[in-house]
Formats: sequence, structure tokens, C-alpha cells
Amino acid sequence: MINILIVGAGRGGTALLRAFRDLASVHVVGIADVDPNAPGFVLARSLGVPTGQRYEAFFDGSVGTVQVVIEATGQAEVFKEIQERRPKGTTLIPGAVANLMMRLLLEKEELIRQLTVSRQELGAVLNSTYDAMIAVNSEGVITLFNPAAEQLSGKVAGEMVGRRACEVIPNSRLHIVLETGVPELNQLQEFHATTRILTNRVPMRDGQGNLVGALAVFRDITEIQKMAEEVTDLKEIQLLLQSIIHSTQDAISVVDTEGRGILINPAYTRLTGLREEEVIGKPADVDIAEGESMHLQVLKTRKPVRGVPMKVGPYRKEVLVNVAPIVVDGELKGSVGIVHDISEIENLTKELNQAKQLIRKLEAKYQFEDIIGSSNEMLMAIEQARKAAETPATVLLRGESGTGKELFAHAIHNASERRYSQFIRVNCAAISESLLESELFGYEEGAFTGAKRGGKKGLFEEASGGTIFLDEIGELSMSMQAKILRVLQEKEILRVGGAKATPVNARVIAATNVNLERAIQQGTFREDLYYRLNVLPIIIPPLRYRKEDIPAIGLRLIHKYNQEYGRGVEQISPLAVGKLIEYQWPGNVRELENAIGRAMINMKFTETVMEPHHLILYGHQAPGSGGTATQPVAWVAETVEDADLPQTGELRSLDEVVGEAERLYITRVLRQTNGNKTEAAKRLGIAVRSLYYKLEKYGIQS
Ligand SMILES: Nc1ncnc2c1ncn2[C@@H]1O[C@H](COP(=O)(O)OP(=O)(O)OP(=O)(O)O)[C@@H](O)[C@H]1O
Repeated sequence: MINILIVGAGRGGTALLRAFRDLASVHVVGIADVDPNAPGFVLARSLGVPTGQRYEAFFDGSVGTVQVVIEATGQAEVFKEIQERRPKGTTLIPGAVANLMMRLLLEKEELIRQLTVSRQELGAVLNSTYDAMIAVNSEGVITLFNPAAEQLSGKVAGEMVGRRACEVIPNSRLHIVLETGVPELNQLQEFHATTRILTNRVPMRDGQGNLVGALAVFRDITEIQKMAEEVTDLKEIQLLLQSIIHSTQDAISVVDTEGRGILINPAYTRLTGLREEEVIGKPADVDIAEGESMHLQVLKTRKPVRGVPMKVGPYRKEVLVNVAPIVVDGELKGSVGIVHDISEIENLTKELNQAKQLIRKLEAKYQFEDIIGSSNEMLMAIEQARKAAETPATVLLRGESGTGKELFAHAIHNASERRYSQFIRVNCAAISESLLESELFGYEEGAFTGAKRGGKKGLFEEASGGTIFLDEIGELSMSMQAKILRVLQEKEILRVGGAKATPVNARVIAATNVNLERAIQQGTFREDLYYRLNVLPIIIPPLRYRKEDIPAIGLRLIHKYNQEYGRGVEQISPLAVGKLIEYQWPGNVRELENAIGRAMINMKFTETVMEPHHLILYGHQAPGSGGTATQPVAWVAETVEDADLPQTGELRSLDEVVGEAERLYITRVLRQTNGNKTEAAKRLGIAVRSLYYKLEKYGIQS
């Protein structure tokens, strides 16, 4: 602080006094002038600065030791006088110089003030920032080590400032930045394995570009990274929820605590016809159906409401509504409603039932109208079958292979009360005995290796309420016959591996081409089962006994194949009809079917009338017989030709020769039956199972 005396209270002195008032480094001890009316006196008095008419009065030290005297009168004689009389050690300067000094001082003080403020601000920033900061000067000596740096490094600023960074914190790399002058930006650093640090190191330069130090800023981004990951997770969850809400078929609506709509999904709009602009932000005072909004009820009671049936939307669709309060940390936040459209389910159930019925219908695809025949024998069989359809009794269909037994079974089922339930056909000859048992009666879990978990229903159970068609029943083994008898008697089945009987209500239609009476005599068919089956026997005569049916069946078949093959055959010529009637039809209607089918393939596209040369018949023609045969004709086909046999010179064993003959003959019969094994077995007089065995033995492809 400099003690100043201003001499001269005129304009110059007054201006200095006013300026010095604001300078901290200057103390004005007084102002003196010979003129007591000068304006400086007035200002001095208002500022409390001592005044005097003569300057000498201030040199006695009463108001402080004067160090500098400013001569502000601008009079040379006054300057000279003061120069002579001033005490030793005081400095005398003219007013003009003082003015300049005053300006410089003012500027300096302002700069200092600003610097102080900046320093304080910087200090506050450095102390409060979470970023650790370390600075070094051009010597590499630490000049700044803020509290965050202390926390991160575990070192105290007092011990660090003043020491060389390369010695105490070499991994700060500040000495390297200082050396190279190249900044190192956004460097990732692992710290204590758990902390991730992002570092920026920059060189510091003065106004001239000289390197004056370096600064390192370390930012702990562990938390930020965690938060970023959490935000990413949250975003994913949000997107997931959004897509669930948007894609679900259930209509969703959410309201806030006031009952104002805050969310609906597209299904809601589809179901209710209400769009977002009609719902979002709008009060839910009326519900999508009539009455008070269920959202409001739930907000009032805070209790969920479940499964309320309603009819909503322009189409009055049947829905079930569930509404629940949304409570977060014990606080009610709103309510969410889910509207489940059950009209769809009802429609689907209906469609499913229709489809099921259709499938069942398809399973039993023929009706009585599909049975062609006006012969007395056929009319009688149809009449019996129609009657049988009206009762639940067991039916036994008897007739040679291909006579239409299965056709009759379908027709009976479809004309019976059971027509909307299952029709299941089982070919008793085609399946091995053990498999047949589990197929027919089902099995319990663990009944045998490979048994399904939870067991399996048998066909009798499947057909419960419907019809089970046991084809080729004459081929059953004695033990299976006993089991079938039990079902017919007790109306219950025992699953394989099971101990408890299950009641079944399946109507049995059995079919056979075996002479059961002879089989009983031979001991291969149970008499008691025969009586159980023979409640309503229907005998379907072979085609050769009802040749008058041939033209009508032939035409029906032509019609069928026209549709299948896209042909336009219209009739069978009288000569061709004659050829058909002449033939004995050992394979019955099935063989006729094949013959007509083959003939149509032989016909040109332009031909519309079937002629004899189109018909290729494999079996024997009944010599000379043109009409109806009255006696059953044994239809054993050709014998092995002599030429087929190996020559004796080849010295083959009898077994080999017999085997070869067997192979040839089976192949030929199969060709005649168009690969129909049941029919082939019949012609060969062996069981179908034996035929399968022989086919395998001789490697015959069928
Ligand atoms: N009267 C008929 N009218 C029209 N088509 C018939 C007639 N009889 C049989 N068919 C047809 O002949 C073919 C053989 O009939 P189906 O399979 O019912 O005979 P099947 O006696 O059960 O033979 P198999 O004993 O070999 O099982 C079937 O395509 C059937 O539609």
C-alpha cells in the first residue's frame, strides 16, 4: 500500500482522488490546495479524506507517512517549492505522470481481480469434478493433483505436488506427452481390474506455442458403461414388450391413475373400432361395452376383475375381459385391461368339428347309392344291409375277395346313427399277431420295449361311438379270436400290459371270404365267436353269379375313370359287354374295375366306345358259358407249364425245383390279381401271412 498526498484539488487532483478511491494498492492520506473552494475539497470531504490548504500540514505524520506526493496543480513554482520542502524519502511526481500510473494500476488491479476470480472458479471445478486431473509444468513437476486424482490413485496431493511425475506416477505418461508434445486422446485403461478409465493427455502451450506443461484427465467410465449396458438392456426389453403388445391377438388398453388412456394396441382397435386418437389422453368413463368403465372400477377398488364376458365393437364380438391394477412399489400407477376375443375360438372349434366330421366321412366314403347291382342277389344283400344299419348289432359280411364287402361296411356305417363318429378299418390278415393285439386293444406305458410314454389307445377305443370294421376276420389266430370274443361279449377291452378293463362302445362289422363253417370243423375258427359274429350275416354273391350287374357296374366304372383320367369314354359296345359277361371274374368287382381301367388306358383319346380288343382279361374264360352260372366255380388259375420247369439234365434237387415252381407260380398269380395279395393268397389257397413269407423268401417284388 502506498501512502499518497495529492496537492491540487482542481480538475486533475479531483480525477486522481476519484480513481485512487477504487485502487486497493493506494491510500490517499490527504488532498491539499491553496484554494479552499476547489472541487477536490468537496469530494475529499464526502470520501472522508483529510483536506488542508497547505501541503506541509501533512508531513508531520498525523494522518500517515507520506510516501509519494503528486503535484496536481500543474504549476511549476508549486512543484519546485514542494521539491525543496518535502521530507526526505518522499517521491514527488507530476500530475500527468500520476495519471498514467493510475491507469496502469487500475488495469493491473482489474487483471489481478479477474485472475483471482478465475482461479477460484478453476479451483472449485477441479475440486468438485469427478474427473481426476494431474498437471505437470515444463519440467515434468506435478503442479496439479485434484481430489478426484487423490481418490483414484489413493495418494495425497500434498505429497505429490512438487515431485516429478515420471518418478511418482509414471503410468500417467505425462512425461511422454511432455517429451513428444503429441496428445493422447480417449485411451482406455483397466484399473484394478474392476475399474475402466478413459484417459486424455494433452500438452499445454503458452500464447507463443511454447510447451509449458501437460495435463492428464482420467475419467472413470465403469459406472457409465454399466449404465449404458443397463440402458441397452432396458431398450431391448422395451422393444420386446412393444412387439409382444403389438403382435398379440388380445386387445390391450392401459389407463393412468385418473383413468385416462395411455396405451392401446392394434388388436384393441381391430376389436373395438376405437383408434388411438379417440383413446389416448381421453377419460375412460364409459366402457367398450355399456356401463361404467371396468378400468375405473379397478382403479377404485384396486382389485383385479377376471373373465367378464362382454360383446364389443361394431360386430358385437364375444369377448372375455380381464382388468388388473398396475401397482409399482405399492403405489397405484394405473390399470391394464386385456380383452380376449372368444368368437374366434368358437369359430375355430366349429370349423374343427366340421373338419373332423368331414374326415370321418372320408374314412367311410361310400354310401348305399355307390353300390351298383340290380340282380336279385344284390338287391337282397343291400336290403339286409340297410336293415342292419338301423340296428347296433354285429354284422358279418361274407363273400369272395373283391365282391364289395368293404363297400357294404362303409355304407352300413354311413347309414347308421354312428355316421358322425369314427369308422376304423382293420385288416386282420395284414398285421402280425402281437402288433394286432396292441393295435386293437392299445397298451399301457411300459407294456413292452418301445411302448410309448403314457401308453396308447387301441382301435376299439378309438372307434368307440363309431364302427370298427374287422376285415379278413377268418385269418385271426385262435388266441386273437378269444380276445375279440371277449370284446363282443363283455363290451370292454383290456389294454396290453393293463389290469383294468375299459368299456368300449364300438359297433363291429366283420368280413371274411373264408368258409367259416369249414374252418370250425377243421378247428381253426372258434364256434362261439362264429355265433357272436353271425348275428346279421350278409352274403355278397360273386360277380359271376350276377352277371346282369356287369354292364351297369362297367358303366359306373367308366364314368369314374373318365373323371380320374380326364377321358370321354361313353359306352361299352355290345361285343365288349359280351366278352365281359363271358368271363368268370374270379377277382369279382375289383378285377372288373382293373379290367375297365386297363381298357381305358388302351383306348385312343378319340375313341368313345369300348371294344373287345381293349379288354384284356387274364383268367380263364368259361368255355361256352355266356350267361349266369348257377354253381360256384372253383377258380384255381393256371397250373405251372411244363416248359417252366427246369430240365432233368440239370440235376437239380427236388426242393430247388419245387421252390422255383412256387416262385414262378406266385409271380404269375400276383400278376393276375394286379398285385392284390389277399386275392392272390386266396387263389393260392394259403394264408396272406404265408404269402408275405414266401414273397420275402423268393425275393418277389410286388
Ligand atoms: N356293387 C358294387 N358297385 C360298385 N363298386 C363296387 C361294387 N362292389 C365292389 N365294388 C368296388 O370294387 C372294389 C373292391 O371292393 P371291396 O374292397 O369292397 O371288396 P372286398 O370284398 O372288401 O374285398 P377284399 O375281401 O379283397 O377286401 C372297390 O373299389 C369297390 O368300390
